[in-house]
Amino acid sequence: MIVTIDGVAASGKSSVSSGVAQALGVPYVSSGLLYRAVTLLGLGAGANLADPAALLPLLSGVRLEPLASGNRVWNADHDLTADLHSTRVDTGVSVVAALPEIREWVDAQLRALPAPLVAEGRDMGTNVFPHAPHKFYLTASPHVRAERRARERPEDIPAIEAALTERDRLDTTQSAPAPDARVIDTGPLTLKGVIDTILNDLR
Ligand SMILES: Nc1ncnc2c1ncn2[C@@H]1O[C@H](COP(=O)(O)OP(=O)(O)O)[C@@H](O)[C@H]1O
Ligand SMILES: Nc1ccn([C@H]2C[C@H](O)[C@@H](COP(=O)(O)OP(=O)(O)O)O2)c(=O)n1
Repeated sequence: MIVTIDGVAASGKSSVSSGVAQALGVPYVSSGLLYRAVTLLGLGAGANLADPAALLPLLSGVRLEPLASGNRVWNADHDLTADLHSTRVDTGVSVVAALPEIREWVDAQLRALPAPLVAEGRDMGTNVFPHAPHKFYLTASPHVRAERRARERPEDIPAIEAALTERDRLDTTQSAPAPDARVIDTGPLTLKGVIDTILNDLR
């Protein structure tokens, strides 16, 4: 069984997916971490982030470890995870995610993982796992999302909100909800409330 949980930036996808996956006793995968890893490695190599030919050779050692407590991304034996959520990576990642060659590489990593699993991102329900029987799409207003992110990072709320709104705009193409996804506005809910809504739907 595959459950897909897509949604806009900072809508709660990875926290919710982790909770749902732990309740189900299955792994979850954060596809955005792979786009972030490509961006981090591209920045580190001084590559043009819009040039797939410069990025693809950097990826041969990249591997996603889908731990239930939190996914990790490795480049050979180097753990990249702690560096994937910087402002620098946030700013570059949409350019990388727009490249069809990089999307193909990410999709191949994800489709190679054995089911059952919970997959989260933007296009899990539409493109990567279109036949998944259970699909969800998380939303919340930019302000609510910025307030939540501000609790994780020392930046002011208006700056985070502007950056999230810009990233939503750049990611629009791959971020449409699947027609058969249940859309959940997480704004009025607690994290547990969102997880329980999904678990109730699955039962
Ligand atoms: N009702 C809620 N639904 C989802 N996430 C919430 C909620 N309330 C607070 N959060 C918090 O919002 C933050 C952003 O969630 P995260 O899982 O990182 O989102 P995403 O994976 O979409 O970027 C987390 O710290 C999460 O705990
Ligand atoms: N399946 C996916 C997952 C992420 N992306 C892109 C779009 C996002 O700007 C980046 C980072 O995604 P991630 O889910 O880690 O970002 P947020 O946690 O929502 O801020 O990658 C994508 O295009 N397709």
